[in-house]
Amino acid sequence: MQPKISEGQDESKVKAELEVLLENGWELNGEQIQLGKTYYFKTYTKVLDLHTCIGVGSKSKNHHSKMITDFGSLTVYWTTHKPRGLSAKDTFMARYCDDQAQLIGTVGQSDAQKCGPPPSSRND
Ligand SMILES: C[C@H](O)[C@H](O)[C@H]1CNC2=NC(N)=NC(=O)C2=N1
Repeated sequence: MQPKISEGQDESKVKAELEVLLENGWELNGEQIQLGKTYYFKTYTKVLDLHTCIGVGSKSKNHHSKMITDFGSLTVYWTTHKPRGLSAKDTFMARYCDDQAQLIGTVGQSDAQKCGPPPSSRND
């Protein structure tokens, strides 16, 4: 399936940028209309730092992501609502996220901040 590019975009440019992003851990959703990636961090503070960086960048570009904040990870989704599809703003912001995440310092999923073990089932 081909990614759905927003009307009025330079389709070959956006597709070329998407290809690079897809090689760098970004994934398209089922409708090929949204880009997503999860970043893992050693501390919750770093998760919140990236959340803030993305929020600040979004405000200045007037382009906003959906973000899911977890204890050791931040998942980011980009799409363009109007005209619906993927646009150069999405690819620009996805690259911005990668740059900021790298500066903050990501880790692999197995090294990310985790909750402790679940409570014991014993009653004592
Ligand atoms: C009116 C305002 O410029 C628009 O609603 C902007 C705001 N932020 C946005 N963010 C995203 N991700 N897609 C959009 O189409 C979009 N549109």
